Amino acid sequence: MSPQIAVLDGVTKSYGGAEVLHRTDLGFDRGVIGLLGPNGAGKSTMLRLLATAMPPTSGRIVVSDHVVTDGSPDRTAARRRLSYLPQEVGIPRRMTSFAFLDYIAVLKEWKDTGARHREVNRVLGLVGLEDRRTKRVSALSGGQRRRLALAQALMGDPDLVVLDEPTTGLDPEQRASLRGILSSYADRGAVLLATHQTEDVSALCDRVIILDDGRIRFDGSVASLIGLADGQVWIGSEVNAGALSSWRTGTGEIRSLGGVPAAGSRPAEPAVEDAYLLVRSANLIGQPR
Ligand SMILES: Nc1ncnc2c1ncn2[C@@H]1O[C@H](COP(=O)(O)OP(=O)(O)OP(=O)(O)O)[C@@H](O)[C@H]1O
Repeated sequence: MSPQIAVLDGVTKSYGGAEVLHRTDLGFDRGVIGLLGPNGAGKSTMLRLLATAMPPTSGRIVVSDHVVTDGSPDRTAARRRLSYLPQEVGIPRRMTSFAFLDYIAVLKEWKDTGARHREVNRVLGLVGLEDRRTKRVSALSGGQRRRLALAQALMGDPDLVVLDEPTTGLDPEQRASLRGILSSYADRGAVLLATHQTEDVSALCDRVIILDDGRIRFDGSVASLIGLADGQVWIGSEVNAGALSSWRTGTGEIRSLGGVPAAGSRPAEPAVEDAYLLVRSANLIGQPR
């Protein structure tokens, strides 16, 4: 079996004595992996550890065969093989889009100026900002700034792409275009994205991990996750008694998740969000997964 692109081996993380990521063992192969979980679950913490932005409290992390923990000099080599989009990126407002990406490329040690500029122009095109290349960051919209931040994470040919909520602030066209870009990266490496957008997971991901309270609650294919909600979603004129969630749809009917099917209701196709809510509710009432 070929080595995995990234591995978390018995990794924990504490902030000021509070453990927020409990002992975690995970491996990442090629493909798009979605990381779901409620606010504060530990998603960004896991991504920052993988991106070598901070060390774990204990355990071992390997990226592209380089051990990045234990103060290993391999960390620099690993950083050359990964790219990272944090949840918030501070971009100097007076820089132009081109100058910002060129600066990041210099930090990533692209020494050949011609090749570097070609790469900057390529990623500007990928995120649809080619006509904004000479605009200062201060003149970009919020969504355009987010796309610029994303462009720096798409530079080069990384083995591991780590993206923290990449679709936040993007309009529908840009989200669709990003899905195309990420799925093409997935042929070459591992793309790990934390998101609250369950539609992105169903549209894009080969694998989904649900993290809650610093523990992995689900790890499998999108189909197997959705399968957990088979027979649990109902459409009818009444709310299911004891439903986990319910709402009136655009057709005026009531869609219920879980509970006792109301008289006259019929089963409906579950979605990733239904299964996610069921996994979460099982955790909340203390059932094993
Ligand atoms: N630098 C820090 N110092 C102290 N506590 C932190 C720090 N960063 C995160 N935490 C805490 O660690 C826990 C996990 O936070 P994290 O940001 O990883 O969650 P998340 O799943 O990414 O949440 P969200 O969906 O809101 O972005 C939270 O309780 C948070 O308050």
